[in-house]
Amino acid sequence: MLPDEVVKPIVLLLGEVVLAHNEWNSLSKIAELRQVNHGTREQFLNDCRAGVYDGVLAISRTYDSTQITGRFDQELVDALPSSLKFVSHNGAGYDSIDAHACAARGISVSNTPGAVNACSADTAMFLILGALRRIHIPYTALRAGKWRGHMGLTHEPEGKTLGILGMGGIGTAVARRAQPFGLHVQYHNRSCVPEQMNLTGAKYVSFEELLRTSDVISVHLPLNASTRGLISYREFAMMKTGVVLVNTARGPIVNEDALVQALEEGKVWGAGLDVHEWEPEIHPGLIANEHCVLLPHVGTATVETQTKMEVLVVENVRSALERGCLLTPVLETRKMVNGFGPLGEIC
Ligand SMILES: O=CC(=O)O
Repeated sequence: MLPDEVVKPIVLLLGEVVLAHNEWNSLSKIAELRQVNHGTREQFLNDCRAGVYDGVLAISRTYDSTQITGRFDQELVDALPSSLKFVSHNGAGYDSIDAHACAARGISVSNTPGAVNACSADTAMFLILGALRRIHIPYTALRAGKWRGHMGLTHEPEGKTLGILGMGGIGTAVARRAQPFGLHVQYHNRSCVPEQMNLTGAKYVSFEELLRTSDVISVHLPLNASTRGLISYREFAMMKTGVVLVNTARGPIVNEDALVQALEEGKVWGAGLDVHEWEPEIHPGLIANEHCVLLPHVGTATVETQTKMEVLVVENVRSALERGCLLTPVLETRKMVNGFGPLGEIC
């Protein structure tokens, strides 16, 4: 090596950059950029163990790259190179990463909070209105040459009670959108939002009260051990007959066998789902049920939001390279060592 030649840190991209090409390419001034955009988990694990990625300081990963590497679970985290200190994940939900395993290895993880709020909330509103109107029936009838089909009369939001499960950034954005439609908003969260921060004035209720008294329930929780299967047979039994259930968060929060039964019994009037328990597999009972509005996890699939997310992912990598800390670290790795990150950072 020449004496003045500087060794750049290595950044590994798992997946593709679709929109923020300029931002991503600009990192090449301060880092060597590498990419894995195909292959299998077995191959990735073997390459990690064979030292192919030794020297990688930061990984930038897309949601869809889980199809290549599988989850960043304990096995995968154990195989990652010892040089790795940062994972910048493109997505608000980071259930595809075992953040505790990363923290234990001194790897800091970031996600893209905030960037997704407006778009995800728009999707939830679309599904709330679509499920109330049982929109699937006239939508498909028209194209099948059957005009309105057997749609019957449906419902509108005015005067109904919307129960928001999870009043974080997305839940709050849903509340703000729902109020002009005449929906009365109540919510349940791990803890009550302090009054001065509760900009929507939504009422805090217990989980059970929310289930018992809401006409529409919209799920905005992260997926973790305590939310997996949170809405199942017992919870559907507590709900009002004729309730509408919307899930734009993560599929496994709702037990789909229980949802299908509740739909078939008429307990649930309609469901709007952007996420699915076994996605990309869709429960046959949901496909068969015309009272469901189904989307294939496209809640943030707009140019505007995907751009914001990709730019934030790159900004996290840049901050890691230049300042030794991520901009939007997830809670688990923020608290790593004595309340500080792996490099002692508070950004
Ligand atoms: O599902 C989308 C996200 O986690 O941002």
